[in-house]
Amino acid sequence: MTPAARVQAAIEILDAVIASARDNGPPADQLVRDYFRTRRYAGSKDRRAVREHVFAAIRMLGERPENGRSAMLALVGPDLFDGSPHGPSVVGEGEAPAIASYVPAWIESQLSPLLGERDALLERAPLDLRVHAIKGDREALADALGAALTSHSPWGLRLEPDTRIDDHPAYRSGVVEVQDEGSQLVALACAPADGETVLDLCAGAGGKSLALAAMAPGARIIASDVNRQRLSQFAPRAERAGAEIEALLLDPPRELEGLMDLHGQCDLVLVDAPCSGSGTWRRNPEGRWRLTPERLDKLTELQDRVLDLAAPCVSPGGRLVFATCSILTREGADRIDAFLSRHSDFVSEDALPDVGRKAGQGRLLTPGHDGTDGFFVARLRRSC
Ligand SMILES: C[S@@+](CC[C@H](N)C(=O)[O-])C[C@H]1O[C@@H](n2cnc3c(N)ncnc32)[C@H](O)[C@@H]1O
Repeated sequence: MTPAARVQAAIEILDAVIASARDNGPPADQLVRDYFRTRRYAGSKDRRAVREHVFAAIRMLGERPENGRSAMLALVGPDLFDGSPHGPSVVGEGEAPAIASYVPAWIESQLSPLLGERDALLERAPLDLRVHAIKGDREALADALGAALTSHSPWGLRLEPDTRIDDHPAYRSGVVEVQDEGSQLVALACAPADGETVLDLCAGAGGKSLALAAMAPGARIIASDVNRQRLSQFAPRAERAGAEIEALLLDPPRELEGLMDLHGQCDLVLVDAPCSGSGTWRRNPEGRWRLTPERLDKLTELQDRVLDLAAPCVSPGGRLVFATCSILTREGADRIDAFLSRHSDFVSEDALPDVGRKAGQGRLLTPGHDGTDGFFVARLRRSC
């Protein structure tokens, strides 16, 4: 493919990505794969170059652009819009490039004031691993893998972005799991202990449940979620890690019934709530094109709801940990303030005094300050 043909291919894929972001369709990665499935003439170098164009354009543009042409015009300038065969047509009069920005304009006022400089928000993220504390020796694995030790998590290793690990024996045998250091620190904030009953209420595919099980192998851990498909993904992961975790599928809107047996029973409830994912935009920059004010309103309502579902499950004197991978104040400090105003039997405590920065009644981790994904985490204790 000529350089101009690669630009045209990127334009076509970006048109699909823009439509998909607007209509809540498949992610950009999948759309890139689909595009090349029917275009066998493109060699591996072409595919890589086009893919890089697509993701560079997504990173450059915080606001969802009008179309792929305006996005690529912003990224590469007009020279390759040369009208050559398979290339993009010449730039028309009045046709303007999309405008570069970090985030959509409406989000600006919602960002945590702690965020500070923005570059790190969109830099390519490293691959972080969590070493299973009982199964593996962190230093020895760091040497073997050529990895650095993470700065805050006592189990973390850091590798270059896009490193492949799934074929490595340490991964296949469950000695290491792929997990961002921020997620590891959420588990650290939970401080589970052997003998405790632990509910991971929004367990998804169980990333944090596994971290909790590794920290406290003698704890009873229950992983619940409303999403059957996600919940079913963690069984093989738990087996690989040698962890025993009970799965509990909740049936919305009747989650309360499903949790009734656990009321007052849990020493620890983790609410890793559904959120905008704005803290992971460096991994998933296209998330900026998907979030809308309406969607954010719905998410904060859901966050309040899952916190209210969690509260009665906490035993007297037990802990409730709330986390979102978000850098938006409404999905962090504001949710805890609102929760505490509804539940006077809970008080906040500092879960991670040495990490991140204080944000309301919790802590905020950011890519720029902490080198992790963006996370808000707060720990509350129920009165006895
Ligand atoms: C941020 S994800 C969890 C990620 C997971 N904890 C991990 O570490 O991989 C949020 C999860 O909350 C789940 N969820 C949404 N509404 C819920 C509800 N009402 N009760 C329980 N889980 C819910 C979603 O299905 C999703 O899997």
